Amino acid sequence: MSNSVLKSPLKQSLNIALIQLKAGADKAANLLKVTKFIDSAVKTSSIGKLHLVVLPECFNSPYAVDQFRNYAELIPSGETTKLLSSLAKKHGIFIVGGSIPELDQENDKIFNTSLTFSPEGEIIAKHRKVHLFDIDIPGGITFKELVTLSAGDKATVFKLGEFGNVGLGICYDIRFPELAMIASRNPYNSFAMFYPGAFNTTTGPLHWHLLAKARAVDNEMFSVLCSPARDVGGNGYQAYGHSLVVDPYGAIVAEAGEGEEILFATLDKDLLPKVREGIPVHYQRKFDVYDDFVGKGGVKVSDL
Ligand SMILES: O=C(O)CCC(=O)C(=O)O
Repeated sequence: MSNSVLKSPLKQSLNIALIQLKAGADKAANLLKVTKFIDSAVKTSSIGKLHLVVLPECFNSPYAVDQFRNYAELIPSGETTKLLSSLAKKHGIFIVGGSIPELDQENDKIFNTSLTFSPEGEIIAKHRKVHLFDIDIPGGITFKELVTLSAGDKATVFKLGEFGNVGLGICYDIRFPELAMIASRNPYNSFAMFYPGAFNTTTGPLHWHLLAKARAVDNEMFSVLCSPARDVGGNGYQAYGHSLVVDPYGAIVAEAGEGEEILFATLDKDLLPKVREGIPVHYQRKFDVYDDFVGKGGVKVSDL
């Protein structure tokens, strides 16, 4: 396995900040808050030069089925896309832009969409949530994204500049191991999965940490989950908080509390090949026993 050291999918350690903020009904106020948090993350970084900032799911709107259409924007001409592009450029950082409700005017559809921006302010990835959050737990939570949202139809993997490849899913997408598996396997060989997500106070305690660790251990990659802050005293959707970074061993690198905060973490370039050398499941798959569906072109991956 010694070759794997040379082939580390993460070329340089990556310094990231997860912005755990609470969005309200006032969109302008939400965008101002995002701007201030990103400025502050860059200025106060406790881990040296920041390379990347992650935002939570639905950071410019309430997370509510009957509100998505009111807040939906065109991409790339909408105000949120323009703001994130300018912030990425101003600070010279990547921004994994959580998610926003996207209006597809031509087909009159709304998607839950995540954009990633390069340090030059260009959109380098666009993921439309593939698996819509449609659940009903008696005495717990009922949520039906399908009432107003349409589902994306592609996995998303992209090149994060010189650092290497990463995959991206939105919240409920984390429950479906396929997206992370696609990203981690050849030909993509990603070093991390990013999941802007808004679990809740019913499913958060049940599965948030478990799923982050499962995706990390299954694929021997980092998993990065960015949540909104809890809306203490509010009567809307209660996000779980606990934004989380898990390493390829499944160990927690950093974890937020429930309120608003900036969580800093470094993804260590030397750790991933070490994990894959020590426990080489990444190289021990038995494609003579089961199909390598990733390598055989049976996968739809977003080209942007
Ligand atoms: O899977 C869960 O428990 C929560 C998912 C969710 O909140 C979402 O997809 O937005």
